[in-house]
Amino acid sequence: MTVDEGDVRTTSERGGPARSDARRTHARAHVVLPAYNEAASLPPLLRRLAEVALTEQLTAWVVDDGSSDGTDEIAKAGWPGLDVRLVSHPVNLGLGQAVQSGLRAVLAEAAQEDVVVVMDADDTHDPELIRVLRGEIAAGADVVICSRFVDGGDDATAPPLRRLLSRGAAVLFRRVLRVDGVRDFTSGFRAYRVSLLARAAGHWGERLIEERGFACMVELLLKLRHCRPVVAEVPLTLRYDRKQGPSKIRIARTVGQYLKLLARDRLAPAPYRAL
Ligand SMILES: Nc1nc2c(ncn2[C@@H]2O[C@H](COP(=O)(O)OP(=O)(O)O[C@H]3O[C@H](CO)[C@@H](O)[C@H](O)[C@@H]3O)[C@@H](O)[C@H]2O)c(=O)[nH]1
Repeated sequence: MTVDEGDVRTTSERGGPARSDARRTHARAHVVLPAYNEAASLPPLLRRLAEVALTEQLTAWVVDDGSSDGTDEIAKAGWPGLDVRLVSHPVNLGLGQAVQSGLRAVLAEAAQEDVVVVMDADDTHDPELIRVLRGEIAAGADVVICSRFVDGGDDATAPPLRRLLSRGAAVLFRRVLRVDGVRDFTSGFRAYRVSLLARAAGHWGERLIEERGFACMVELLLKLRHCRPVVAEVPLTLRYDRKQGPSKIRIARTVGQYLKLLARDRLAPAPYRAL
């Protein structure tokens, strides 16, 4: 099924808007995995997800973003105990557009009571936390962020420059944006209520995520603000010690994207301003 103007494909044949299905007894967690050249990291991550799927209803959505290392083949390989779907970009469109394609594919078939989890595909995020995320959503949160910057959170295994970028961004965004409940604005491990995302997607349409790079994580929080979500954070221990190969983040480019996003948000006329 084509989900986005012919250049994005998903293995799912089912479609239609987000629906509420009375026959389903448990909400499902749809785990979106934006992946660019993650063929080495995906197998251990999918195995960990399969363990969680023993007790949780899970679907993994690998968004292969024009990888050249066979990431798509890994997703298609067949993972016992785990429902794995593949969304493909023929060329690399960047993290933001990969997340957008994953969310659109999920919204096309998820039930309103389901949960969307977005996490890195490089095996630095622990899928066990999905249970905690679902618990927070069940307790009333609309968005739950796995945070390096709350008590119990830890990014000590990441290189110093990467830690500096994340901390600097967190301080800047906290000062300027002041989104209630958010300390870690750039974490790529989060859960969202499907009903909240469906409402935001209805409002923003194609413009839900315009960023191509890592600034998409901040952009999405800003775009959700008009829905007045309840945001919670839970501690994240980043497992950078499991990372294969270098980070794909370009630090100077990402700082530029963060600053542009802030400026755009400040200068945009209402009703386009997210704040
Ligand atoms: N689809 C797609 N995915 C991408 C792209 N670039 C990066 N990714 C995916 O984004 C995830 C994170 O990318 P890394 O290169 O591994 O970055 P990191 O240093 O581990 O990122 C850390 O810091 C970021 C900023 O604070 C966090 O957003 C991220 O969650 C993590 O903690 C991985 O799953 C990677 O495949 C891209 O162009 N396209």
